[in-house]
Amino acid sequence: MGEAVHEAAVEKFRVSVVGSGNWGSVAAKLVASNTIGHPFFHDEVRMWVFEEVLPCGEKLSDAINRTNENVKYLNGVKLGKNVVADPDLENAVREANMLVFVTPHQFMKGICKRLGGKIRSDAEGISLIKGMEVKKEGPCMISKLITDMLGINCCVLMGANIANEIAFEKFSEATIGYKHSKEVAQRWAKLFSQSYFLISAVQDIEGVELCGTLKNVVAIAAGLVDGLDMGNNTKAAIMRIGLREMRALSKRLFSSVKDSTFFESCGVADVITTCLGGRNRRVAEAFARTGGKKSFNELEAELLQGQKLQGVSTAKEVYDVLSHRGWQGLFPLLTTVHKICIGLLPPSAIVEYSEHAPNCSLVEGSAECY
Ligand SMILES: NC(=O)C1=CN([C@@H]2O[C@H](COP(=O)(O)OP(=O)(O)OC[C@H]3O[C@@H](n4cnc5c(N)ncnc54)[C@H](O)[C@@H]3O)[C@@H](O)[C@H]2O)C=CC1
Ligand SMILES: O=C(CO)COP(=O)(O)O
Repeated sequence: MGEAVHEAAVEKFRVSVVGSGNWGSVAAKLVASNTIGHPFFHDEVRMWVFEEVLPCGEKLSDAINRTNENVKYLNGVKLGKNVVADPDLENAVREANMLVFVTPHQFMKGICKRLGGKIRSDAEGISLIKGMEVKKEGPCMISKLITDMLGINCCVLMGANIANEIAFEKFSEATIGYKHSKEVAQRWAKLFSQSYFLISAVQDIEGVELCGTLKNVVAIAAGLVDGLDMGNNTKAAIMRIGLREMRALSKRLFSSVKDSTFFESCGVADVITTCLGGRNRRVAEAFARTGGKKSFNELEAELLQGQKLQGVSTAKEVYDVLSHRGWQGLFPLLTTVHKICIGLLPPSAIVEYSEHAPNCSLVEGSAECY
């Protein structure tokens, strides 16, 4: 008995990454450089790959294992020899007790359905996914979806984290959000931390996850003003108003959300970096330059080569939540982004949106609406 307890105590944590897109690949690289030779973690990091065949005829997972690079989603960056690409989802997670979820949010429900009953009962999860589901009862954050469908605890890691920059080890920060256990959050921080990737942990999982989710809608707004050549003052205004709406909506949805979370990397810093350099911004700029004539779907396929936007679907999900509660007028920026994305309003409406949400205007006094 005593021996069995001892054995259990020294079992090393085994990590799998569910997802292998642009950020998924960088996450695997970050984690793998920490697990190798570490006393608490198994060296190997398994990374689930949504299989596809490359134009040369080779399977993506084979190409990753042959070159140690994700040639499609993160070309030119070695992931670490201890990263093993695995196209079999169940096999990829079977032995892991630390599961990192990092896929575009729209695929997570299907993935959780496939994983139900297939993961270790002692597994812990962390979601790097920026997005939410909308159910009849209201919004369901992805970490909650994972907890509900897989029966595991799930933290989140969000922040000003443009993957291509972290891939080249440029300094950035991130925020872990946790619900109960600081110890588990610290274990995740140990897994991800690097001298160039500083992590803080806050006990506000909903606040952290809503920051990461809602800022993608603000980034669409920022891209629109870029496409309209409005200049820096306008973009700064969009960021400020966006951040204010993010905070107000988060607090309305979850009274536990803390103001201080919005000053962490997941808050203001992520708004800034995404509005300056993210994919949502880039595609929205192109959308405005075509005068809305090409759809976001077409532009996403043209510009991102398989990578996925989160902001357009999130704008719809947010709109569903707002309209269900009759809150559109309180959140003019979030509301207007959705209406522009679906062609109900022209891109220029992004700076005229008080007309479309009559209870509010851009001026500071509108904060009273919240
Ligand atoms: N790329 C970035 O700079 C950052 C992304 N994030 C977030 O991380 C999450 C994942 O983003 P990325 O890794 O960048 O992905 P990505 O945008 O590169 O998405 C493409 C991934 O989706 C997979 N995929 C395509 N169809 C699929 C399907 N039917 N089922 C399952 N997977 C499918 C592709 O194989 C590929 O791995 C998103 O929520 C994003 O907002 C967060 C921080 C930074
Ligand atoms: O979340 C991100 C940076 O933190 C990346 O944003 P995009 O998906 O707009 O590139």
